[in-house]
Amino acid sequence: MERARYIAIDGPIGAGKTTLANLLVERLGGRLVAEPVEENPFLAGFYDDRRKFAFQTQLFFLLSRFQQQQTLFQQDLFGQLTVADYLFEKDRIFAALNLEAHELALYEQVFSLLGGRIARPDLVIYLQARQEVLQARIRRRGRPFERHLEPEYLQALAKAYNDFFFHYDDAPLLVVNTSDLDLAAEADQDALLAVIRRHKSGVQHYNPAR
Ligand SMILES: Nc1ncnc2c1ncn2[C@@H]1O[C@H](COP(=O)(O)OP(=O)(O)OP(=O)(O)O)[C@@H](O)[C@H]1O
Ligand SMILES: Nc1nc(=O)c2ncn([C@H]3C[C@H](O)[C@@H](CO)O3)c2[nH]1
Repeated sequence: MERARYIAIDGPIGAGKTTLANLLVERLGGRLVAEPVEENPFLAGFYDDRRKFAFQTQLFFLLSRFQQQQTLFQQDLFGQLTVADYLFEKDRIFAALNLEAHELALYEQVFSLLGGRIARPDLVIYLQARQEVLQARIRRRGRPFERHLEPEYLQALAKAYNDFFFHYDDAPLLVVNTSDLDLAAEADQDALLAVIRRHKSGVQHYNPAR
C-alpha cells in the first residue's frame, strides 16, 4: 500500500465507511474526504417517500460529489494520503436502484458527462456486513431520517453493491467483511491495517469471522 495515495471506501449503509475513513486518517495521516450527507435537503423527504424524491435526491448527491471531487483534486496535495468515505460510482448504484427508467436515462446522460473527470483511487475498500449487523448499527447510530429505513431497501442496496463490485476492475480492490470486526478495538484495527498495507493489486477478501 506504500504508493496508495488515494483510498476510497464504500459499501452499504452502516457498513462502517466513515468510521474506517476516520481511523485511516488518524493512524496513517492525510486528509479525510467525507461526503456531505446532512446537506442534502431532499434526503429526509426521500426516506418518507422514496419514489417521490428519488430524482431530486440523486441529482443533489451527484452534483455535490462532483463538486467536492473537483475541488479536492485541483489542490496541490504534496503527495499526502487522501481517504474518501465514498467512491464516486456509488451515486450510480443508488440511482439504478431508485430511479424510474426515464429518470435513469436522463441521469445517465449527466453522469457520463461528469464521470470521466473524476480521479481514480489507488485502492478501493468495499465493506460488507451481515444484514442484521447493518440494521443494528443504523438503529444504534439513530439518525432520525433513517428511523423508518425498510429492511427490504437495505437488502436490495447490499445486493446492488455486491453486483457492482463483482464486476469492478478499475482499481485494486479489498473486500472486507466487518460483521465480526470491531473497529473500536486496537487489535482488530491493527489486523485490518496490516491487510491494507499489504494489498497491492487485484482483488483480495478479508473476513475475520469468529
Ligand atoms: N466494525 C464496526 N464495529 C462496530 N461498530 C461499527 C463498526 N463499523 C461501524 N460501526 C458503527 O456503526 C455506525 C455506522 O457506521 P458509519 O457511520 O461509519 O457507517 P457508514 O458506512 O459510513 O454509513 P452511511 O452509509 O450511513 O454513511 C456507527 O455508529 C459506527 O460507530
Ligand atoms: N438516495 C440516495 N442516493 C445516494 O447516492 C446516497 N448516498 C448516501 N445516501 C444515504 C444513505 C444513508 O442514509 C445516508 C448516508 O450515507 O445517505 C444516499 N441516498
